[in-house]
Amino acid sequence: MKGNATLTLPAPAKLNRMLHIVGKRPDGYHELQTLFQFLEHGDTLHFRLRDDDAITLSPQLDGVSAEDNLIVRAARLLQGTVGQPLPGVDIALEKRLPMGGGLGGGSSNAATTLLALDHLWQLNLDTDTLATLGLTLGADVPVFVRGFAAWGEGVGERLVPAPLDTPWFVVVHPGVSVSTAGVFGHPQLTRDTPLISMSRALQGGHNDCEAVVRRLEPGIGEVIDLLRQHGPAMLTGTGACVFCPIEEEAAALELEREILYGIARHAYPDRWSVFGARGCNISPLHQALNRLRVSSSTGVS
Ligand SMILES: C[C@](O)(CO)[C@H](O)COP(=O)(O)OP(=O)(O)OC[C@H]1O[C@@H](n2ccc(N)nc2=O)[C@H](O)[C@@H]1O
Ligand SMILES: Nc1ncnc2c1ncn2[C@@H]1O[C@H](COP(=O)(O)OP(=O)(O)OP(=O)(O)O)[C@@H](O)[C@H]1O
Repeated sequence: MKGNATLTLPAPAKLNRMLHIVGKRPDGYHELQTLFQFLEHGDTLHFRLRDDDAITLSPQLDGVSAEDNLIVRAARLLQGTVGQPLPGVDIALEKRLPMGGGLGGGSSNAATTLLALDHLWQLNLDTDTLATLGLTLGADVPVFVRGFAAWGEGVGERLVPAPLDTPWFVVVHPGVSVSTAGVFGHPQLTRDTPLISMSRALQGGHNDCEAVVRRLEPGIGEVIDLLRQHGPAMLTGTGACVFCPIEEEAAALELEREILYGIARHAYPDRWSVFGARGCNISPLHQALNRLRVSSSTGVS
């Protein structure tokens, strides 16, 4: 292990291209069928090994203590699992993903931390082990650890690769939030959507959370209605973000500009934010790790 070794890696967003709730487990968690895809947009994490065994994170996130931050929790979890002394690490987070937006930012941060420290600490744990560890931190961590666009079942931990189309997406955050537990606990949530096959889901699905989310936060419904004028817009996860697939980059960036302009001239609420990004079936995290492996095996950096 090289002293003060450093590593910078992305923590991309995910979208749920459809999300069906097909049952409820005895422990209260809901059984899902979902299609996960990554975006070429997200947070960036920088890691630097320390001379002592401390784990630090900067900057802190508003409303999340360091102890609760999924980055620190992932680092401690891995450190505790290995059972041998390991150097500490300073972690710097460049946060771009809105928190609680349904883009899986916290889960993605946790997965990037697990894979980065597995690399820096030279643990060579297998992906199944890292995904199982990740699942204890959040239901969405395994898909970010595995890094392929996937058909997800169970609580999203049973994953098989899904050959999704990769359009551009315009993603709007309505500037309001809904609690994931609040949506899943809502008496009017549909919980009995019939099981379907992945190939059927690839032809189009819906998000079962939409009706309840519209009721809880009508402002999110307004974003869905606006984006549906441009394409088959959908909520990701339990919201609050709404995405609209757009085939061509130029058209997606044009719609992004139109919405930004609407916000600037107060046609839309100024709490809205928007970005455009391409979808991808191999996570940008794994693309970066693959480049790292190639450059270290060829000596090219
Ligand atoms: C809806 C998705 O975004 C789809 O990708 C995820 O399944 C949500 O995953 P997450 O944000 O990591 O959610 P967690 O933090 O694990 O769960 C928050 C709360 O939502 C409820 N919950 C969550 C996931 C699930 N499949 N069933 C549930 O009932 C539980 O009450 C849980 O206490
Ligand atoms: N590093 C982190 N980044 C973001 N949120 C974090 C982090 N660590 C802990 N959290 C907590 O996790 C909560 C959910 O954050 P996240 O951004 O993952 O939500 P989300 O995009 O709705 O996720 P999902 O789609 O999995 O429901 C936050 O409100 C915050 O309290």
